[in-house]
Amino acid sequence: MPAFDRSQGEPMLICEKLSRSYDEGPQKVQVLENLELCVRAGERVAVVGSSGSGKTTLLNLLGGLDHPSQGVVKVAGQRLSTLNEAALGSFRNQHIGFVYQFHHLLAEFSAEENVAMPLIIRGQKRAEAAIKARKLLERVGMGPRANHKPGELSGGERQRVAIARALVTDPSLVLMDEPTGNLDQTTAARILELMDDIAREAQAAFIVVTHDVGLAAHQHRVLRLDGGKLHED
Ligand SMILES: Nc1ncnc2c1ncn2[C@@H]1O[C@H](COP(=O)(O)OP(=O)(O)OP(=O)(O)O)[C@@H](O)[C@H]1O
Repeated sequence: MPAFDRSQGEPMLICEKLSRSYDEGPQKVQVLENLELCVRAGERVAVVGSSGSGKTTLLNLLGGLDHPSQGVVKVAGQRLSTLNEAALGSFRNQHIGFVYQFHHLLAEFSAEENVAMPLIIRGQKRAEAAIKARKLLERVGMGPRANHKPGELSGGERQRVAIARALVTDPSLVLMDEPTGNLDQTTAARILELMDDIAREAQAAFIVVTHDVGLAAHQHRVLRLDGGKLHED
């Protein structure tokens, strides 16, 4: 895998002529068509768009969870289409953090164990992973609830654990789908601050899909997905 220097303000994410259509239904649906996108290390970009415009489809392609019909996605210099499923899994673990609309936390594990999991999968020692997980949980205001399981937490608390889990691996690219949807204003503001800090400290690129005008306005750029392409808002 090519080495990637985050400090140089290099493009962290590149999409070229990215297209995705669905052919399975009664008629072909062209969701993305020749979409172009370049996001630099340390840059935070909001993606807005009406329901059905293809925001989730785009996030799934950027994270390598789905394959484009045509075109290129490059993350930290790596073309995703050249990786097989196993290599893609490990690339995702190394480089990409996801915050989904629904948190996808593991019910039988504590908040701390959930956050430590990506590090343990990566081969880090449990004790080290636990320390790092605890630090991230503290940064999202969840330190006091670190030993609780997801079922014992509120929606907003689970969301914060999911955010900590996405950031614990020091990802190159963070993909977020309505990350502050369940949060009150004060907690949402704290998460925004954390995103700022992580983008700056770690030179990570953020793509934030949201309907929240305040959250979108807080990012460096706002792009609107419409007609299969991204437009400056
Ligand atoms: N597996 C599929 N087969 C056929 N069509 C699909 C499939 N998945 C998504 N679509 C269609 O692709 C379009 C984009 O869907 P997508 O979920 O990406 O939109 P979205 O912008 O995230 O919407 P929302 O804001 O409502 O979540 C929709 O018209 C949807 O019906």
